[in-house]
Amino acid sequence: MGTIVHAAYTDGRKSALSVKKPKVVFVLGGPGSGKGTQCANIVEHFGYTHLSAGDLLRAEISSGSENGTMIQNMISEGKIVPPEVTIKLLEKAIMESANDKFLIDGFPRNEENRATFEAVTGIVPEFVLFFDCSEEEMERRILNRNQGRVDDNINTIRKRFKVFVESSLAVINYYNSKGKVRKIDADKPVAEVFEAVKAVFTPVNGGKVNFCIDMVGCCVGAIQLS
Ligand SMILES: Nc1ncnc2c1ncn2[C@@H]1O[C@H](COP(=O)(O)OP(=O)(O)O)[C@@H](O)[C@H]1O
Ligand SMILES: Nc1ccn([C@@H]2O[C@H](COP(=O)(O)OP(=O)(O)O)[C@@H](O)[C@H]2O)c(=O)n1
Ligand SMILES: [Mg+2]
Repeated sequence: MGTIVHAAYTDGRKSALSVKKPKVVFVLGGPGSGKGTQCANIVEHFGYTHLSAGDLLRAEISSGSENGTMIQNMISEGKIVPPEVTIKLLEKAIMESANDKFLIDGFPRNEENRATFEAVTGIVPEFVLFFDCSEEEMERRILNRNQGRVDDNINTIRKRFKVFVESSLAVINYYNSKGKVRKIDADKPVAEVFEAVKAVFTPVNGGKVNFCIDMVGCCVGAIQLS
């Protein structure tokens, strides 16, 4: 069975992003795994612009948009908002920015998000940062988050964990099969997690790296071509 590409985009409409073609890194992981925290660090060190899908959806509610009530209901239930809504918000934020590289945090959250984004933008992520964290630790962090979020209560947290396992992991598995996933042990303290993140973003040898391929096509190591 194929993944549904959302009906609102089946008219073949292309996103403006298919022209701008920014560099994109998807930042994924369960609720409370530390995506937002680490994105703030990455922005400071590596010049990306951080776009949190959840923050964009919450801003849309606050703006009094016609979709506000629907988004609010979905978030309160830990459900995933239809892709055309979230993609439009991401598209607007990217097009309004002068930057050409973005951390997209908390998107794609299911296969429908992923397939629709790919179909309308043609963008393939540079890589996918995956914060792997135990549910026990994520629950502890969310219950201490204190940002007044409607979904940071134990009832909705449980629903969000279920959605993560049943829908979001499929996206990580998909990108893993393409060799795009950079998995980080996110159970550790913030500074230690960031050390691992830095290693992913830091190009070896100032970026001038080529891979040496041996006679049977296996990658045997990195060499620098000056
Ligand atoms: N490595 C960490 N160790 C302990 N607490 C953390 C860590 N990373 C983030 N936090 C805290 O946990 C909560 C959730 O982090 P956040 O970055 O909002 O996660 P996410 O965006 O994945 O839901 C926040 O209160 C944050 O300060
Ligand atoms: N791609 C997305 C991202 C978030 N959301 C909604 O927004 C909620 C909060 O997302 P978030 O990324 O801010 O949550 P955290 O993982 O940061 O805790 C999710 O539980 C979904 O209800 C969505 O519907 N689609
Ligand atoms: Mg977050």
